Amino acid sequence: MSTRVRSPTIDLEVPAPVEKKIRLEENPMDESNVTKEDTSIPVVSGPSKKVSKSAKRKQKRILPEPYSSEDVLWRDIVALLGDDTVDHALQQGTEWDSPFDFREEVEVEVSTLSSNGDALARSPASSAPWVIVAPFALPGERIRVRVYRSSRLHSFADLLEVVSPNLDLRDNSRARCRYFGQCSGCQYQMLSYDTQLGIKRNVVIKAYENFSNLPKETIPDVLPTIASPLQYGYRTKITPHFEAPPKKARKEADSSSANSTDKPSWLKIGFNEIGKRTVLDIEECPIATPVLNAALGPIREDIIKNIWGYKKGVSLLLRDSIEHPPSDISSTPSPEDEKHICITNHKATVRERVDSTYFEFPGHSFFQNNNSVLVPLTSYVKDAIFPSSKSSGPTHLVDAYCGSGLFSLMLAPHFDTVAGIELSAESIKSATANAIINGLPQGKCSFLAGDAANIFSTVSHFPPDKTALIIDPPRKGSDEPFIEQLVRFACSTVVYVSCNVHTQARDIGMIIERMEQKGGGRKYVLESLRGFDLFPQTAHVESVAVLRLV
Ligand SMILES: C[S@@+](CC[C@H](N)C(=O)[O-])C[C@H]1O[C@@H](n2cnc3c(N)ncnc32)[C@H](O)[C@@H]1O
Repeated sequence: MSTRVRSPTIDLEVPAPVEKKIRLEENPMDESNVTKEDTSIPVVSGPSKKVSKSAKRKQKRILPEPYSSEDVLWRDIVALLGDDTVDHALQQGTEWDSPFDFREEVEVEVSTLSSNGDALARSPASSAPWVIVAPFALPGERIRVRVYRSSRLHSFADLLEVVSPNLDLRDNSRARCRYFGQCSGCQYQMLSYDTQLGIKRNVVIKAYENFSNLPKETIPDVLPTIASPLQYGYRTKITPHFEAPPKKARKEADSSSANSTDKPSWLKIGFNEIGKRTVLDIEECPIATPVLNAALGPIREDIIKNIWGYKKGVSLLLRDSIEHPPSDISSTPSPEDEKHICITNHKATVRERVDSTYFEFPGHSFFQNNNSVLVPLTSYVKDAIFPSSKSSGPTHLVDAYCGSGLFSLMLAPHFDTVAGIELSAESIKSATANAIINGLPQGKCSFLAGDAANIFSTVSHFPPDKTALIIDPPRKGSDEPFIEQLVRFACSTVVYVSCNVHTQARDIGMIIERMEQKGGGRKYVLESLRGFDLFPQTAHVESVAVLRLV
């Protein structure tokens, strides 16, 4: 597969810059900034320095893992600079020679957004072809940034100031979070929700152009991104973290009479600060559910009170859960009648309802983090399997990477038989229990713990032309053994749900290619592609691809 393919820039109108300055919180030269890794490729001034620095430099020249976020960024950088420019730099061997010093400040104009949500700007015309990657800025904006790390034909920079904002896109008053611009969690709070959905559609388009290896004419028009019913207050799980007291602080505390209920200034309980390895102190997270926000204050107070007892840093778990199991599973209570609580114990049972289906799973297990979009998502998958144009649909469902049984149980009423597989034995236990709790007929759903590829030997009696397969793997995607067996099994419909559209594009391309090679005249057609917004205000997009065997 070619490593460099042109991709379109984000399809946003870039109006003439408006001369109005917006100041962002400037990063002070504080402790947190010093901890930032200086992996820049410095411009070296003297020969004695040059030896050790060039040795260091060589170590940093690591090409990105294919399909990693660095690789995704690299394709965006190539698209922005152009193939010829990149080829020239590669031939000259100048692709690692950053024109910027560590901490150099520069003013640039943003051209486009990367698929990871960062702004991409060419370096000023006078310097070498190079791209600046900075957070929280938009196409058409002039920004002042400070470089903190350089890589191959690009440098990462902190955003210091939006010198001329793109007021067609940006409205800072939209941001509901007081930490927006410092926290690494959200990228898009300054944008309208429609713009966010449009950007995510473009991410899906670019992913299939860059990573699927499919001829352009076989990739369908990407459908508009499906919105999340909740755009704030949707996250049912957050994991803020904090460090244990540093030695110096411990010594000082031992010798002082400071009130132990005061929060020490070094203690930060929250999420990663953008572009740094430090934690940002967070008292609320507007994308998390109200229940989690209500619980965060008392949890923080408890940590502050007991902080000197911590020997190691801790990653907290806050999970939104229905308080009590339903007394009568056959009647669906109204949301107001179902009290929610915050679960913090990794082993405790979390309870969620999706429409009338009820799920239980341990706190540490995987479950989708935006409950509000799960009815649209699972209904969409069902409708893809049973298009209204077909009179008779599949009777058997295989749910690969099934977790606690979300797709299996939501879709079970439409199938005679359902088989799920999942690596986590605990999730399989939950899926099996959830089938019973929801009153599904015994024997209708079976769940197996193991690698996804093992499912094909257990469903060899399923009629392939009457079988639908759902694939919902982790970010790294599926693998060759699974795809090889999928192609051999050749079921009528495959619905691939993914939180990483880049590995999804790779896998879909591979499934189609292998089927063409080995299918004896049958082939998979990529019937539809669309993003689902499971993570509003962030750059993440869930993608659903539908393959039909013809
Ligand atoms: C994105 S989650 C999807 C879970 C489920 N479909 C849902 O929506 O709740 C991916 C799941 O794949 C599981 N997993 C990871 N590697 C796997 C493998 N090699 N075989 C089977 N399952 C795997 C993880 O434990 C996780 O539960």
